[in-house]
Order: sequence, then C-alpha cells, then structure tokens
Amino acid sequence: MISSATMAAVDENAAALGVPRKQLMESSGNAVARRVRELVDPGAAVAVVAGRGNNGGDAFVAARFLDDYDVTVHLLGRPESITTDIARENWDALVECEYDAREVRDSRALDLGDPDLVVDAMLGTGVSGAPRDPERSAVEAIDATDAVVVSVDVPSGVDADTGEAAGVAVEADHVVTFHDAKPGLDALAAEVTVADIGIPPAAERFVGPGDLRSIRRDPNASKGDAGRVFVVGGGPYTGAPALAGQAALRAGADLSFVAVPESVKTPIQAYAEDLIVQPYEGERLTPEHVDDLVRTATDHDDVVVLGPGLGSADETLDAAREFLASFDGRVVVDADALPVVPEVETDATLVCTPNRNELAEMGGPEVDDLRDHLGEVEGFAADLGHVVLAKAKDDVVSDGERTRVCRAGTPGMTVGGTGDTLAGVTAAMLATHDAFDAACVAPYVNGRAAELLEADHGDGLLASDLLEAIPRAVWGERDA
Ligand SMILES: NC(=O)C1=CN([C@@H]2O[C@H](COP(=O)(O)OP(=O)(O)OC[C@H]3O[C@@H](n4cnc5c(N)ncnc54)[C@H](O)[C@@H]3O)[C@@H](O)[C@H]2O)[C@@H](O)CC1
Ligand SMILES: [K+]
Repeated sequence: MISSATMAAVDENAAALGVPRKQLMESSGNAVARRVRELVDPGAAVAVVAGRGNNGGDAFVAARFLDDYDVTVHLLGRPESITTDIARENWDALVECEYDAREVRDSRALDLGDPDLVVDAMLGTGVSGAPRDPERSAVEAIDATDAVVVSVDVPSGVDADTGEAAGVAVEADHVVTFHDAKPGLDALAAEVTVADIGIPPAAERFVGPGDLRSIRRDPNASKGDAGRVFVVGGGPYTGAPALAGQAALRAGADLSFVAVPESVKTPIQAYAEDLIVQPYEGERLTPEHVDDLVRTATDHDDVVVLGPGLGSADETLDAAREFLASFDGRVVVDADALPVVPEVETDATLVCTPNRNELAEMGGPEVDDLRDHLGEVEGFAADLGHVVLAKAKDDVVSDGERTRVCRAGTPGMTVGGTGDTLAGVTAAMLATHDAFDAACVAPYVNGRAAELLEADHGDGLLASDLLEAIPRAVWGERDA
C-alpha cells in the first residue's frame, strides 16, 4: 500500500536516480493499453476521456498502444490548459501523428458515441475536492454509457488515499493503478490491477529529494506550530548543544531552548542570540534537575534533544535515565545519552542517533559497513523498540519494520559537530513528522547541506558552516 504523498516522493526520487517521470508515464500508458486488450477484442470502439493533468497524460500514451482498436481521445479543455509538460508532449504527439484526438471546449459538447470501452483518465491523485465542470458532466456521461469502464490509477472523483468521493465519481469496472496498491481502492467494487511501471526499488529505499516534499509550512501557522525544540546538553562541552539548537532553527523549528548548567550559560548564549538559554544550577546535569526539565518539556510539548555535550559522569547518565523514564513526549537521543536507552523503560517516542561506535555500545551490530547489514540494524531497532538512525557514510534508518538508507553527504562531514547539527535537524523534523520519517529526512537535509558547500569548503568544512546551508538544503531550488 502506498499513499499519494509517498507515491509523489518516490516518483521524484526515481527521477533523481535517472528514471524520469515521462518514462514512467510511458509504462503507465502501456499498462492501461494492456488491460484494454484483455477486456475487449481488436476493432472495438474505445473512448478515452482525458483530463489536463498527468492522469490524462497516461491515457494519451495508452492511445498509441491501441492502434488495432477504434480509439477516440477526448481532451476535456484546451491543449494550452494541460498542466504538465510531459502530458502536453504526449498530447502533441497524438495530434502530430493524426490520431483521432478531440478537444472538448464545452462539457455539453462531449459526445462519447456508443463505445465498447471507456478509459477514464480525467482525475487521478491530483484531484482536489469534488469534480468541477467539465469533469463533473463527463463523469455523468461516462456513468450513463453501457461501456466497460477502465479507470486510470483511480476512478475519477475518488480520493486514492481514503476511497471517499467529495462529489460525483466514475463507477469503474476496472482500475489500473501503478506501482503499488492504494488504500482508497480497497473498498471499491471495481477490479483493481497493480501495474509495475519500472520504478526502481532504490527510489523507495534511498532517501532522496522527493522526501523533502513532506516538509511544508502551513501558511496559517502561528509561532510554535513548527515546533519548540528543547536541547538538554552541555556541561563538559558547550559547542554541541549550541549547534544542535541552531540547526533545529535552521531546519524550521520556531523556537530553540537550551537547558545547560549555569557554569556554561555565558559561552553558549554568546554563540547565538537565537537560542534561549535556560540555566540550571551546577556544572553538569544531575538527577535533581530532572523533574524541572520534564515539566518544562511536557508543558510546552517540546521535542527534546538529549545528549549533546552532556559528558558521561555517572550522575549525568543517571539523570538521562530518569529523564527518559518519566517523559512521554518526543526525544532525539544522541551522544553521551545513547548508552542508557537499552536500560530504560520509557513511554517517550525516541529517535536514537548513534554513530558506529555508539551503536555497538548500545548492543547493536558491530560492523564496518552498515549497508551490508541492514537486517541486523532492523533487528536491533525492533529489539530496542525505538527508531534508530545509525550514522555512517551511508546512514541506515530503521523502526524495526521499515529500513531505509541515506546516501547524502560528503567526506568533509567526518569533522566534529556534524552529528550535533543532525540531532538538531532531526528534532525539527520530529516536530512535524512521525519518528521514522523524521529520522529518514533529517540526514538527507544535513548531508545535502554539506553537498551544497562541498565545492567551496571541501574537507575544510565546519559543522557551523552547515547551519547556513541547511535552509537551502530544505527549501532550495528543486525539481517540480
Ligand atoms: N505520481 C506518480 O508517481 C505517477 C503518477 N502518474 C499519473 O499521474 C496522476 C497524477 O497526475 P497529476 O498530479 O497531474 O494530477 P491529475 O491528473 O490527477 O489531476 C490534475 C488536474 O486536474 C485538475 N483538477 C484537480 N481537482 C479537480 C476537480 N475537483 N475538478 C476538476 N479538475 C480538477 C487540476 O487542475 C489538474 O489539471 C496519477 O493519478 C497517475 O495517473 C503516473 O504517470 C505514474 C507515476
Ligand atoms: K482516473
């Protein structure tokens, strides 16, 4: 099963891997034509009713694979109003090659004749709301025929994610959907075929640019909606919590609080005026601070980053244990706090971000190349009961059931502090994504930021350089 949003991400990832959308459209159209052949004999009258998006584009391709049928293509609207280049190119090809391709300027002018089969390619996953004219009238016209109806991807008017129709919808006999089953097709009376359109498994396995689609700002959001991040770190080290807090802001969090020992408050505040420093007494985190920290994080529904720069004094690790045992919100656990995770029962949602050594210390696989041991990382995440983002040249992310790989990054990232920026980005993502998706997209953002800087910085990259590039990695120019 795949949602429309994931499908769109996978499709963009496939293009980035060298399998462009137009190629997928060719396979989709071919698959629709194959289904038509199975259902009616050569010579049969086939009416293709196409909308102006890629759903229609799939059907323009199908028409080219049905030369031994009596095919008429009806485009609902003017060719200039076709919304994508690839659909328009396929329409233009029909016209140039003198297929029977007609423009329907007025929905009342749609004349389907008496076809044996109708290909419904008006609205696919790009539908929003109830079908409007000319699609609305065309739905009624299709439902009024006695023809066999084959819908492309999803019956027009039906939401592929929910199966619900906001208004009229095509009553399909058959649906040819692509790549994977869609949740909304399950309950329909139609017979559903899933066509393999050549999307490589790598487009799903490797985190790619399509995954950035999940990061959106709600234009009506108010301060705090994009997340408050609360870094619990610092003491022996000061740079780590400051990097994590700033990276969270750069990746879209609205506010970044950093809870640190009084003794290091001044240097940490001096790093960045954007951080809100909340000091607690002493020189390091100890169990007596935990109640206050849990209360603050709980009251504000903060995403916590626990670990950066905390050090590994016994009483600090006791405090980390107690924090996790009594907090039930979302936490990115990094660095010094990682070894306590296997020892605690917690109701919190954790994303653990170990490097290879920390992974081994937690009881995970001790291997050189995590990519060769995906099953072991998955098994470890399953035993741990938390999402694991195992950092290496190629990061491996698993929730115990799903496992993905992130290949973004540069050799320069071995410099200290890039794990701290990753922890901060992960927290920002955890504010707006579920734990697994946050853990997948965050290393892609962090790694892509380094890639954007590679030409200028090479192996002289600093973690603090990443801060400036993170927004570009998230919101910079991308393919449509
Ligand atoms: N995403 C993918 O990975 C793939 C998508 N493919 C095809 O692309 C389709 C999605 O294409 P698009 O995103 O271009 O969208 P659609 O072709 O589903 O619909 C978009 C068009 O419909 C119009 N529209 C939206 N809501 C409407 C409404 N309520 N009433 C009337 N018109 C409305 C839009 O203005 C736009 O012109 C899929 O359903 C599938 O058929 C395939 O080619 C294979 C791969
Ligand atoms: K359709």
